[in-house]
Amino acid sequence: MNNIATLTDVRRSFVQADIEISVLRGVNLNIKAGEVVALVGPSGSGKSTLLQALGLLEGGFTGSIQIDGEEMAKADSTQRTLVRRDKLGFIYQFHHLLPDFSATENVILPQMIIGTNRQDAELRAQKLLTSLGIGHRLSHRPSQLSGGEQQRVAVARALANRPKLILADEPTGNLDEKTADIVLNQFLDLVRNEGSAALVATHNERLAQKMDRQVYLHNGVLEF
Ligand SMILES: Nc1ncnc2c1ncn2[C@@H]1O[C@H](COP(=O)(O)OP(=O)(O)OP(=O)(O)O)[C@@H](O)[C@H]1O
Repeated sequence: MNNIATLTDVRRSFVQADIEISVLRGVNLNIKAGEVVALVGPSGSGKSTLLQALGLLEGGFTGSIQIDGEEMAKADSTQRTLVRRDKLGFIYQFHHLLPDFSATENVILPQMIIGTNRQDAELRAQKLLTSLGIGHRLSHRPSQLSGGEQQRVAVARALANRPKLILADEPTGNLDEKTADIVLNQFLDLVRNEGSAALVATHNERLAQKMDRQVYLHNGVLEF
């Protein structure tokens, strides 16, 4: 199986009030195409920082970050934007949906940005939302949806452009335990059906065990 992401000796420190805190101290990780990996660690261990490295938005990292065989460490902002757009999907703890658009429109929009025609984009949005169990909420706006429904729309939006790798930061962290289980199971079914890989940050070991593999962030490095 091909590696979709390879991190080699990734490091990140923050300087706060003249004190340097090393959060990532040489992270090595391979994610294979189609594999769902749980990134486990307590609050403050650096899970979000590691997802930011792979998400190619923030600078300040050293080491090598390859996505689908392309080295990103020295890529310029145009290359990073294209890789983000074409290969990555993002899900956060809070949904970040556009409040004035319906569920369907929130999933159509990223597809239209890459040039998908409106009709195909709408069909895909409906298919994704229906497979996540909210086919009866297509024209609701985010404020008219429950937390679990909002997070399902965010999942559909992240998958809309068929990314090779989904980066999810505590995607069910804002939901009660029962809803978190349901949404995570639907997310995993859909990701596996679509053949995407995913790196899912969680501090919840029970949820982590649902994934193909677990990696543990401890003292700035990954333990397997
Ligand atoms: N921009 C920043 N400036 C200074 N310190 C930062 C910054 N971003 C993160 N940190 C520090 O890095 C450490 C790791 O933070 P990070 O958010 O990656 O942890 P996390 O494992 O995702 O935590 P949580 O589960 O609570 O979201 C924390 O100690 C945090 O204070």
